[in-house]
Amino acid sequence: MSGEKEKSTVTSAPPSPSPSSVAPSVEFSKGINGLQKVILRESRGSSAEVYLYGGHVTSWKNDHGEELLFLSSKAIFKPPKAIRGGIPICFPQFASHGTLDQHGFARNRFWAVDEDPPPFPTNTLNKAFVDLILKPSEEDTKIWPHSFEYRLRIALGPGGDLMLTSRIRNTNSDGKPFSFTFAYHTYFSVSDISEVRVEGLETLDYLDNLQNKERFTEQGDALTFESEVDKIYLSTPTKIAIIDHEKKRTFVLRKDGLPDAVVWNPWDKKAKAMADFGDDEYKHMLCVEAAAVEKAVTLKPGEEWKGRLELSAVPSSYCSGQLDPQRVLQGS
Ligand SMILES: O=P(O)(O)OC[C@H]1O[C@H](O)[C@H](O)[C@@H](O)[C@@H]1O
Repeated sequence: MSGEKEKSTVTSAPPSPSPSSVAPSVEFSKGINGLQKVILRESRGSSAEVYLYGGHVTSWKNDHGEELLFLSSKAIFKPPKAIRGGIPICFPQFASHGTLDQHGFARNRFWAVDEDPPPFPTNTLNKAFVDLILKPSEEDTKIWPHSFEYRLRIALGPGGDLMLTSRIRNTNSDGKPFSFTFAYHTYFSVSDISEVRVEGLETLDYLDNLQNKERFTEQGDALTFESEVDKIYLSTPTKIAIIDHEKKRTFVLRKDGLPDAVVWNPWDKKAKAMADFGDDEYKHMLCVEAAAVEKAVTLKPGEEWKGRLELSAVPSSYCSGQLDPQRVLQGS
């Protein structure tokens, strides 16, 4: 990754007091190429970084300081290119499912810190969090003729869980509804793609982007990877597990309001064709994206949609065959 050295500019007060050890903190600082970023830190040592450019999570570390998200060494931190890795937000269009540019425009707009968000139903006590907001510019309304408020809360729980909550409201004054598709395009860091399996998507129907979006049904075993994959699994369970045998780590993804899940790895040929992605980096990443793609979300003026993603990383001992996959998927 190139760019100027990161330097800290402002430190804000922690959002809530913690009785033990260091309180959670939220720090505003300058990241790569001087872009503004927010660093969330939790009392036990986990952390996350969020760029206001794209409302984009670029880092999520556990309490041992290990990076859990993949970020390309060739990522370009410069508009209008979206950052390659982390968690790009795809809105108001997923991929090429519409007339906008690939994945819509939220991932390459500058978001603002939302100083006064409407109350959240979820408990944020003991969490480090930041609220961001995106509203369309005049230019945006030329390509997507709608008025909206997109509020994004990114929170880090005391155990290091990363939570993203999106609230999108139709603020059209012309009485018109709008429809959108959406994805949290999460790039997980994995030791070696050939050592990874995904559980929770077996036997589901999917649309295969590599075969003209045709519909197929997945076989009954956990997914493993030996070539390019680009599939949209439909109406999936709310929990999906990504098991990294070599790292002995399992990511558990929980989602709400997002029925679909996209699984993507570009493999060697497509990796080489991407300017902002290293030739061999496909071996160390896997995208599993909580999404609403098959059925677009429609909002009437005044209506709000909520889509939530919760990520946790737990140690697993899959190599010794002790982990019951059902426990991963059904456990708390
Ligand atoms: O290169 P990007 O525009 O970031 O898209 C990267 C990938 O995103 C999703 O996973 C799509 O399903 C893929 O078809 C696409 O290649």
